[in-house]
Formats: sequence, C-alpha cells, structure tokens
Amino acid sequence: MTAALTLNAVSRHFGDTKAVDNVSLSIQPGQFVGVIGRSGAGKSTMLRLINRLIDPTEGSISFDGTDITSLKGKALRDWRRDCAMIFQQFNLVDRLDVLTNVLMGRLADHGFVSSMAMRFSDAERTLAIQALDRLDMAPKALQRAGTLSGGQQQRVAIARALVQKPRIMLADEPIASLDPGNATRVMEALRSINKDDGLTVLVNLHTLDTARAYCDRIVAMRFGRVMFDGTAAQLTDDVVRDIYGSDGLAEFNEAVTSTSFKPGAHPAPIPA
Ligand SMILES: Nc1ncnc2c1ncn2[C@@H]1O[C@H](COP(=O)(O)OP(=O)(O)OP(=O)(O)O)[C@@H](O)[C@H]1O
Repeated sequence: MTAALTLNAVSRHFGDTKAVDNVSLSIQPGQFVGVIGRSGAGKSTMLRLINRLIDPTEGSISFDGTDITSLKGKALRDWRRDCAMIFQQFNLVDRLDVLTNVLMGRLADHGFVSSMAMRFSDAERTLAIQALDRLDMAPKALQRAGTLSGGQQQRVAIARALVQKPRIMLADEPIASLDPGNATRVMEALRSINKDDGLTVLVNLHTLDTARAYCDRIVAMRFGRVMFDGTAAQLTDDVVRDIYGSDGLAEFNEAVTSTSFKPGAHPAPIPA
C-alpha cells in the first residue's frame, strides 16, 4: 500500500539548531498518529514542514507518491488546502461570526475577487453548518468567534479545517490550552474525523495519557530526532523514562484529557 505521507531523511536547521534532524517516517492512510516530545523537540517544525509553511534543509516529503517539497504556485496552494492544520491558539478571526470563520476554510477554492468579497455559495454554507453541527457548534453559528470559550473556538477551527475537504489533518498541540472536558471533546472530534471519515490525522501532544488513549501509533521526538515509533502498548513508562529520564516521565504523565488509559479501553464519553 502506498503510504499517505512519507518523510525521507528530513532535516530542518535554524542556524546551529537542528530543529528536525534526519527524520524518516511512513504514515499509512487512515492512521491516527500522535507525536510527543518536550518543548523544543521539533514537533511543530515537523508539522510546518509537512504543510510547507517552511522548507526542509535536507530530505523530502511525499504524499500519495507526489513530492510535496518541490510544489510551487497553484500546486502548493492545493497542497495546503489538502493538508488542513489546526493550532493551539485556534487562529480564528475574533470579530467575525462563527459561520464566516468556518467558511474561510473554503477560500482556497475561490479566485482572488471572490475571496476578497467573501462570497460563498449556498452549498458552501450548508457544508459549513453541517461541519458545525457535527461539532455541536451549529447553535453558535451567528455568534462572534471572540466571545466563545477556548474549547468552543477549537471546535470551530476543526469545522473550518473540515470544510477545506482535506486529505490529511495536522494538529499542533490542539488541546494544550484547554481544560480537561474541552480537551476530551476536541480529541473525540479528531477521533471521529479519523475513524468515520478515514482521514489520516497527525497530532502533536504533550501528554502521554492522551496519546495512549487516542493514537494508533505514537512517535516520540527528542532533539529533533525520532526516539520511538510504535503503539501505545509498546510505549511503556520504562521506555519513556529511557528516552526522557524521570523528570520527562513525570512531565508527560500530567493528565490533560479526562480519560484514564487502560490498554484496549476506550476513553470516557464526552461530558454534556
Ligand atoms: N523560526 C525559528 N527560528 C529559529 N529557531 C527555531 C524556529 N522555529 C523553531 N526553532 C527552534 O527549533 C527547535 C524545535 O522547535 P519546535 O517549535 O519545533 O519544538 P516543539 O517540540 O514543537 O516545541 P513546543 O512544544 O515548545 O512548540 C527549538 O529549539 C526552537 O527554538
């Protein structure tokens, strides 16, 4: 099977800092992959390389057999649409209403004039409402985004990503600034996008419980390198201690989502 996403010996240097150092990964279609690592491990840089916000110093990245590191112009814009990204800080336009924020996910398919005028078709509005409804955010469609809680804003950001009709979803610490209940809702939304839509999901996380509870596969980074690549069951506390030391283990074991990991078990239902 062709891998959905392949990183071939990818490095990105910033001066003397090797933010990503010779990383090779092959991610199959439909996988839910969690990337863990302490601050500065290179997680964000890796996602930014994949969606081409930055370019590698060395190596290449391909998706479905296409080298995405060499894309330019329209092909690059198309790739950024295919590769949706959600961020820790949501990146919504506070003064615009929720529906308009979601519709902005459609702009990549619009020409310049139509983008400037923010003209959207009825079909696009329906798509946006459906995406909001799926995230239990339809009742807030006409509210200004800046008035929502962090968890609600992140769900709107996921709806915006969904209307892009992406082929892969990247999430850079999407729950790092959320309380446990909202963190669980956001992770459940990503799980549903992965399981129900079959979309490949690559998510940066900073806690083990969340990675173990949700991810088919966990990649642990340190100093820009991949130190572990396997299943949650293989990533025992002893392995984490070997990679990050006892301090690192304690840091990763801080609970964020309101789930407690039991091998093979599903997380608790989302609180109402
Ligand atoms: N634009 C940049 N210019 C200079 N150095 C950078 C830049 N972006 C990242 N770095 C450095 O690269 C290294 C990896 O950073 P990165 O943000 O990828 O780590 P991270 O694992 O995502 O950490 P965090 O969880 O804190 O975001 C760090 O040492 C960081 O300071």
